[in-house]
Amino acid sequence: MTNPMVLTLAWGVGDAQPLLQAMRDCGLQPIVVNTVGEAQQALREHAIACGMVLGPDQPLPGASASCSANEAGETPHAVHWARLEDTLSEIRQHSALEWVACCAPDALQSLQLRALLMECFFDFFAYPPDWPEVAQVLRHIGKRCALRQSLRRDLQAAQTPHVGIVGQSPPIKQLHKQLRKVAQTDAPVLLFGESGSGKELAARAIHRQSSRKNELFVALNCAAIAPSLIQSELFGYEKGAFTGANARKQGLIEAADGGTLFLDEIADLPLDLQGNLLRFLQEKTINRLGGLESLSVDVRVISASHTQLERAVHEGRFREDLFYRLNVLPLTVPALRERGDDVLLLAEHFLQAGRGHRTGRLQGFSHNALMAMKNYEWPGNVRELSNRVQRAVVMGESSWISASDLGLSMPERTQVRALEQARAKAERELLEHTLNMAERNVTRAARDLGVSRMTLYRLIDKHGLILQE
Ligand SMILES: Nc1ncnc2c1ncn2[C@@H]1O[C@H](COP(=O)(O)OP(=O)(O)OP(=O)(O)O)[C@@H](O)[C@H]1O
Repeated sequence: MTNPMVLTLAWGVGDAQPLLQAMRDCGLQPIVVNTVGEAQQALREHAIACGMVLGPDQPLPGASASCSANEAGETPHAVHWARLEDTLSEIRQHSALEWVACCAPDALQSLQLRALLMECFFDFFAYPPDWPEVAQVLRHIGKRCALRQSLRRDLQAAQTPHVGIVGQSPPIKQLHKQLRKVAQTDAPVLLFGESGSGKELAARAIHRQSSRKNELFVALNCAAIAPSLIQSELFGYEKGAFTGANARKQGLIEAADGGTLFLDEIADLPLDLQGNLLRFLQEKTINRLGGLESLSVDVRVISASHTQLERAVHEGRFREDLFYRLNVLPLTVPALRERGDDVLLLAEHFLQAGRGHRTGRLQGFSHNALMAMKNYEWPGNVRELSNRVQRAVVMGESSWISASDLGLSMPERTQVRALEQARAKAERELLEHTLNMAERNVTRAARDLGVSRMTLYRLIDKHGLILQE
């Protein structure tokens, strides 16, 4: 394994040479920088694994042994370290390095320094540090940094640039392929998938990859609008068509002329309007409400449903002829729980998107957050993940987002499994012990345990015990 390169900022340390030698002796390669410019250059030229700040190791001028405060209540150490904050945040704009600090023990009395250490550093040591321990922490950080970089690389690779669908699991790759194919035709597409799984995003991806991409994509959620209003929303109306129709209104179908109309929750389209939609799909013309003129419109229709439409057809809630008209190219958007590690790529994607809303520093997800996300079932799919990450970014207080910031408990399944394993182990030990006490006599052992011989045989079988009767 190569020695990790450590970007080392000598921040007012007296003689840095012995400290740098101690780092080298522990297998680290310190790359010493003094300014933000030098740090940027080092980051460009070397594969830096982590950062180290060597703070003052001697009492600072003006500081008594007990670290006296100035009029503003700041100790010389606090004043000295506070200047570092700006330097660090400038370096951070160019890299997501994690940092470790070395500081004088008395400096730790400063409230400001402690706050800075909590906010900006992965770990800290007081002089004289235990160098092998420091080296271990820096190596650990280097590994985490490499992992994060690979996650970001995968995230970039997983984003189809112009369609915005993040993911690289086999079901998502398959969906990408299908979306590209259906984008080449004008036939109606019917998207199935659980709520929040990305059906609208998939519909937009079809539009963006189709020859209609320079025209409008118009979306209507049939479940989100009062049934009495859907008719006028979709087909528009003429002036005077009903009380309150003071001017002609263009409907969404007309507005989407040349483009794509996305009808979400199509199962909620009222029965009487299903006939109108069918007529439009067959004849490619519409009549505004109260209008006599038939208008030709060229619109591609993509519809979506989170329920099985066949059941609605079977129950007489959805017209069978319309179902067949819409269901020319059926596609299913997979649930998030079927997409393996995509959940982590998506979480990172939403974290990057939400970063701007956070005032404090944000490093990423803690290990327990990653585990909790992987183990959760995500009933609300990608929308739920996006909401949980956004909330954690805004409300979380530490620089690492934890499982509880996401409102998730630690993987229950792991806990349950651990409990089951502990129970099985205890059961096996008790059986072994009792059988030994009974000199492997099943009748006696069963009596001692208070179970029937049959039960004991079953348990012996379950744990693969040997009787030697
Ligand atoms: N693969 C993905 N990559 C990035 N963002 C996604 C992905 N899938 C879904 N999203 C985001 O998740 C949210 C929900 O997606 P969308 O509205 O497309 O789901 P839906 O299946 O249409 O939901 P509903 O059934 O409730 O209408 C949106 O903000 C969308 O941008």
